Amino acid sequence: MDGFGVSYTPVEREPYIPKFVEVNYSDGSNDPKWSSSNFPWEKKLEENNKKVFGNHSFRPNQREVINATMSGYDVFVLMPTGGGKSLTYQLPALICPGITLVISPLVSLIQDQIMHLLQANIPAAYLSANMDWSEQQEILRELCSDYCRYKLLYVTPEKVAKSDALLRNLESLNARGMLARIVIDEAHCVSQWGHDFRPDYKELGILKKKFEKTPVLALTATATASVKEDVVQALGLVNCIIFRQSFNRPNLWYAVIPKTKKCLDDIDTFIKENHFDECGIIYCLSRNDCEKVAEKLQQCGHKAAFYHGNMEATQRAFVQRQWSKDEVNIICATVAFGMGINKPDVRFVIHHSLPKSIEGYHQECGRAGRDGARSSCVLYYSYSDYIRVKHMLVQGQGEQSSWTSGYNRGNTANSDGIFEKNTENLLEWVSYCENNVDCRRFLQLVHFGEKFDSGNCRKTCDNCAKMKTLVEKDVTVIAKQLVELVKMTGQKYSSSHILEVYRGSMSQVVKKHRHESVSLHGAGKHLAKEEASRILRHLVIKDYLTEEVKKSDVYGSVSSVLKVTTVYIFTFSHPKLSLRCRFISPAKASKVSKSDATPAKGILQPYNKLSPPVDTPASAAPKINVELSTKVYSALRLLRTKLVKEAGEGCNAYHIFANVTLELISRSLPRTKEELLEVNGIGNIKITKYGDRVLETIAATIRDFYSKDGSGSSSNSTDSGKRRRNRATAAAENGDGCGMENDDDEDDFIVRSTGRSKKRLAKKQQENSNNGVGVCNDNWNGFTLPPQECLDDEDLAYLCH
Ligand SMILES: Nc1ncnc2c1ncn2[C@@H]1O[C@H](COP(=O)(O)OP(=O)(O)OP(=O)(O)O)[C@@H](O)[C@H]1O
Repeated sequence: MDGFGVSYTPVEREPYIPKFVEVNYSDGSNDPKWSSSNFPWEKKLEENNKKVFGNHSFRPNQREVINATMSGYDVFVLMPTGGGKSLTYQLPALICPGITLVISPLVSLIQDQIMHLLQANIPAAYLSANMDWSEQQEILRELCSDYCRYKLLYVTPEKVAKSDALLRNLESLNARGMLARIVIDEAHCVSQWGHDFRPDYKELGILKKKFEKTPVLALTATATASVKEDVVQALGLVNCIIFRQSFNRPNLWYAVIPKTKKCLDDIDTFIKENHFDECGIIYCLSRNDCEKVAEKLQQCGHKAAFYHGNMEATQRAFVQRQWSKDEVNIICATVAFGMGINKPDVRFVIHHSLPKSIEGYHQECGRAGRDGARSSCVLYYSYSDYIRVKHMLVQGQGEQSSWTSGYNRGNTANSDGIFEKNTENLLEWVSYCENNVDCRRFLQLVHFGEKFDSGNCRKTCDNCAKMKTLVEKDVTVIAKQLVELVKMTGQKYSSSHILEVYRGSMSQVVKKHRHESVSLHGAGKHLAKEEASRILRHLVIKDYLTEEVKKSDVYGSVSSVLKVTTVYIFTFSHPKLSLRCRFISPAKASKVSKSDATPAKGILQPYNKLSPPVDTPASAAPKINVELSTKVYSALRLLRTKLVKEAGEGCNAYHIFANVTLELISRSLPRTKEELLEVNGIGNIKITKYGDRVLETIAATIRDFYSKDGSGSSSNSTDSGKRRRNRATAAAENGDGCGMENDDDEDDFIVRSTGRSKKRLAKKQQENSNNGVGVCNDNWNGFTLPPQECLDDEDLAYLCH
């Protein structure tokens, strides 16, 4: 026995042997039972969701998942990034007796979650091998207590795989009926087809074996059918309810932009025009690229830093901390900067180079806009990047560890067919980039087995935003000629050389190899370069041709030659083979102008345009005074910075208030705690901790805003302010008591202040006149505005409500 009354004997662990289990799946998403409000815990659920987590409602599938797991079933949840998976186990953990065990892949992720929970006064702890043993012992001791205060215990999969002490404690908890639920977060790490495979996740099957009756909740934001099957099998979830929802992220804007030599200038312009001073990630292929891109952006005046696997762990942690605390706003990183990024206000994810697969891309883009506000995902693509990536694949060693861990886990180029699978993924991915026709959302979602009507994209991807007319052409003859040409020239030349010969170039290189004399020289001279190149790449994507990559002996650079594949040999000569490609009609297509290539300003609205987050229905968005709201927002951010400092190490701005929450506060300008509680994202705990200071900050900013010139406008009395007064005066003269013009002026939100405000104001004026206080005659927005000194905080808040 150890000091906690728990047995010392080693835990029996069977080695992981994959075996197929028959799984009885049921689809929870379409079962109305789970959305019912008749569960006995309903009231507690509603109350705690609002009071503790500050959420005004549940997001899709949250209530359903909670009801299913609280009913004791094993549940598998596929929910997109930022969909709100954490609530589906944190809320049950809070209201169920006992402890919820959460397995999460990274200590940084765990720490982030714990910080969120502690901010909401929910007792939680974690155990990791890096902690002092005494610290671990203290936690284990608490677990043994019958009055254990923790509601959630987080551990890494390694801890479950290696720590007998932990398993013994779990057994003890279970025996005492205190192991409420087992949660496997980022469950796709179980599958070697997933892009974040973690061998220790495979060992988690032990949990279901040992704690057969304890419900398991597995969650992921990425899963194809094969990954899902792998996960369910490895975890042994024999009777499993699956909740799956659309992986579409409507607030993300997607674009693929041709990568030119000016790529870094393009990135600089893009950020300045659309996201200046906002938070973003730029994914690069190599550490060298990360450093180069960061340096260039710094020169252009951005607060940028780099992050890659070759940096010291402490240096990496320092950069990530700086970024999390908004001290730098752009991070140029390899995919080593991956899981564990929980920052909700990432406004853009730029891929400077090709990501490894559609799945990886979806996951990386998913780091943008977790708070639901509009964000951009821009990929700079060149075919030569594909060659680079393919070379890394062949070599089986990327310049970054996560590349190889995601791609080539066996450390040999062809273990278990993984190399083939990775090559297939890469080709599918190139096909996505080359496609300048179909909806990007459609293309991504199809990969996850989801049907998406591209009409619902609403021009939020570059392809849908283009004014285009498509023509479909039969390209069989051209395709056959191109393959023939590759064969004729001995399968020794690159795609650009083949294209030159096919289009009849008489360049020195063509002549040097005497290719002007092959019979197909110039056979494609009627084709535009883009068109010919699209057909050739189509042949690569369809695996009729392959790019064989090698490192050049002379310069060490990567080059590639086209070869004919066996797929071609077996299928291409079939007389009925027909290959078709869609092209943008040259007559109607608008040129790929800058506005196509760069998400249009009209489409992308940076913060100061106050675009509502997804949890706010557009119709509910109030009319606001943008100038005042922006000032309040800045003041609240300053306050938050102070609060973060006071909270100490490990606390980031978003643990206290997400930007979206501050945005909502600065729109609605609450003046009492009750009104503050009405803001989505604010629960009772936050009110108790920070309510007074938030309200003081709002009141002070409003006071300052109106004290500048008495016009209700900022210091440099703007034309719009004058216009407003004139308009109001005119309206008053016309006998329009409201003094409102029915136009779209944003400032009108003040004019549209509630009847309540007007009544209060009238009452105040009455009181003032009764008290002999002078009423100034600045007739503003249809009612008489008292002089500044007559305005108290309450009035100001009412005016702006
Ligand atoms: N019902 C809700 N109403 C409003 N906001 C919510 C709700 N549920 C979750 N959120 C917020 O959404 C954001 C994302 O939630 P969460 O971190 O749980 O997402 P996730 O699905 O776990 O994402 P990831 O895959 O990145 O881990 C958080 O800021 C959270 O507070």
